[in-house]
Amino acid sequence: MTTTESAATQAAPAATPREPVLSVRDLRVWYGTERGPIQAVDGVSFDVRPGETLGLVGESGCGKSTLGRGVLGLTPPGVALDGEVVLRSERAAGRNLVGLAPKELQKLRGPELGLIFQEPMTRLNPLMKISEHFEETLRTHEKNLTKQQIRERSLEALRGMGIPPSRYENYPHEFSGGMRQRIMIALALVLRPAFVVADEPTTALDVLVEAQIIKILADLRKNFDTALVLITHNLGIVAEACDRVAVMYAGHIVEQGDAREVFANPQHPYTKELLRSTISLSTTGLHYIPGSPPDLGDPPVGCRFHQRCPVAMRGCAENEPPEAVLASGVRSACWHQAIEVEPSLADELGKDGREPLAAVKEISVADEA
Ligand SMILES: Nc1ncnc2c1ncn2[C@@H]1O[C@H](COP(=O)(O)OP(=O)(O)OP(=O)(O)O)[C@@H](O)[C@H]1O
Repeated sequence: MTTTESAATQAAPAATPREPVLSVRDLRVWYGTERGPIQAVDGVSFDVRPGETLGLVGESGCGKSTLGRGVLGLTPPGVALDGEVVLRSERAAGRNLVGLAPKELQKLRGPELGLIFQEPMTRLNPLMKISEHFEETLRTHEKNLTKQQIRERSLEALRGMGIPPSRYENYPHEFSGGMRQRIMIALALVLRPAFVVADEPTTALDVLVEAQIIKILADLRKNFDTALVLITHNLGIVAEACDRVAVMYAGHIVEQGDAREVFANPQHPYTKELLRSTISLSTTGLHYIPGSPPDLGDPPVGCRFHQRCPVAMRGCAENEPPEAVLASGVRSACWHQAIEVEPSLADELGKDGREPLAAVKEISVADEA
């Protein structure tokens, strides 16, 4: 995807931000299936800085989990990966994780790369006490710790999650679902990883526990400078807990930027539709996006959203949009913003390329009648 930048962004860069701990560039992930490859992630690029939370949102099946696992090198066998995932942590030292030997990657998982899953019960061993889980995790990655140090680190992590030290010798089944999830998070964070992916960490929980966990995650990343990618269906959580947001559609990131800016002033038509679909107290009727996301085994040419886009132009059906960088720093992969930033790009859409696509459809239906 090409990028076009607004003059305002080039002329007046903001205060120098910290170097990203993770930089993903042009990442592609394919599943091999009997009916051909499914390109679940297709040319995705983003950065995450230390202590920052990036919310990853989008409809079911758009590739969020595949992206999260692809970044960590945790895709199942038979999956092809291409692109760059540069991790600037102590041990990874700026290496590209794509193509790294599985053994090398394994060494980084835990101490530098963490994953928080949705179902804690499937990850905790019912026959092991919580203390044993922590001992195993810490001993695997930090071999020189004494028993006392392990205990101190574990209790500190548990306390941060609101689990009292008196529960250290309990078994997983003695905790509620919300507590188990907090224990899982404590287990992922006890190693103080530089970068963590949390894939729908609160989906199975009630709203109060969800709010508590999100608050704890926010505190911890501040305390330990952990960079976090939070995958969620809940846009409220993103608005509440994320610094930045990336909106995915059909394997692409279509918009990304400061979360408050994107929520207050969405640019990409898909983001606008997604935000309109969210139920709020002021909602008087349910809004949904007509149609369904494209088949990732055979995605449409041009903009992948054009068939469902209320403002699609003729040219959108044939030309993949470049990524426009707006003055606010928000990036949007839409022809409308691209032309706004760089008017000469309109030429690439050709003659009649800016005519509304809906009108074109109506004409062709009328012609057939
Ligand atoms: N193991 C697999 N084999 C083949 N295709 C897969 C596999 N896992 C996922 N896919 C396909 O890849 C695409 C992206 O799936 P993914 O689970 O990453 O989406 P998602 O946005 O996380 O969805 P959800 O929000 O429902 O979890 C979908 O089309 C899905 O059908």
